Amino acid sequence: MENQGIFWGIAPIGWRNDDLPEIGAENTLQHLLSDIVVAGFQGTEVGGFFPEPEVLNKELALRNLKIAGKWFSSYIIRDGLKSVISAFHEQCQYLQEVHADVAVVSEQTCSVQGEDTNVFQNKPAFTDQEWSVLCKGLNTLGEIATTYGLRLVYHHHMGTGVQTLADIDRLLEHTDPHFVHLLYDSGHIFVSDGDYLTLLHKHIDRIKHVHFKDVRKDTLQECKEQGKSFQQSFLHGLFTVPGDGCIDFTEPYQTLVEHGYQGWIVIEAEQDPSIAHPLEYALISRKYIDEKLLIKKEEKMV
Ligand SMILES: O=C1C[C@@H](O)[C@H](O)[C@@H](O)C1=O
Ligand SMILES: [Co+2]
Repeated sequence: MENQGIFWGIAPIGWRNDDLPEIGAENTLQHLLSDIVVAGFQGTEVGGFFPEPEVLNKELALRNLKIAGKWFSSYIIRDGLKSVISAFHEQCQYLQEVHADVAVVSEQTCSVQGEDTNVFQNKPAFTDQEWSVLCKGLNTLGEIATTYGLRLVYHHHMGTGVQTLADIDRLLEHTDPHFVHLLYDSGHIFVSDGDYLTLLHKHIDRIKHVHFKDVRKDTLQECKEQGKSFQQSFLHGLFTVPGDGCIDFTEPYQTLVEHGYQGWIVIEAEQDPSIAHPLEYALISRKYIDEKLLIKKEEKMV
């Protein structure tokens, strides 16, 4: 049983990765979108290789697919809000033209996400003054997003200044709930804090976009022991799709439904597509959603 207010999507990151353009470069937009249809999803997020709105809209319409949103790396602390604003307007303009719902924002000042450094031991820690600049800046960007009919959803992320539950608490406490919402990413919070439920329950009212990312527990242990970077970790197979890792998504899904969540749940697993066949993994996640999450309570009891 599909829940009426929830859209299921799958991110292009299993096919191609914006941070490592050389992997999966053979996967075209048409190939990706057709795989998404085969796997039974309703849409996706915009990848760095996506074309201008007119071309994208045609490919989407041919397959009855929708766009949820697109990632935006902000450098509010490093560069100042002024220099971020014009790029953000451009992003919102694009998103409006492809009829998206959310603008995904992640502050990348001093991020080690793309660095060759142990991501399990290194992350930026913002000063009080930097937190204040960031939160004020996000309020402004969130207000801009609303003028395009979009919601700004903040993406907490490994190796960034907003990674742990404590970081997220602080960000949410000092931003305006009308303009700054939360993107809940199960994989990032689990790798960071070893727990994916506290964040969900604590901030359920601010969650307006969701990434269901699963984690291979043994691989996580290996990556930690070997002090791998973020990129080395995902190339080593840290992340996978729901149904293939250690996260039980039944409680997150039920919690969202019980709180009347309306919006996207996007499956997102960055893996090397030459090792993890993207369509095969998309189908694994679809099967898991259908058999473990969408099945009615009565059916489960039989
Ligand atoms: O939502 C995401 C977008 C990616 O660019 C990022 O690196 C990934 O980890 C993620 O969760
Ligand atoms: Co994510």
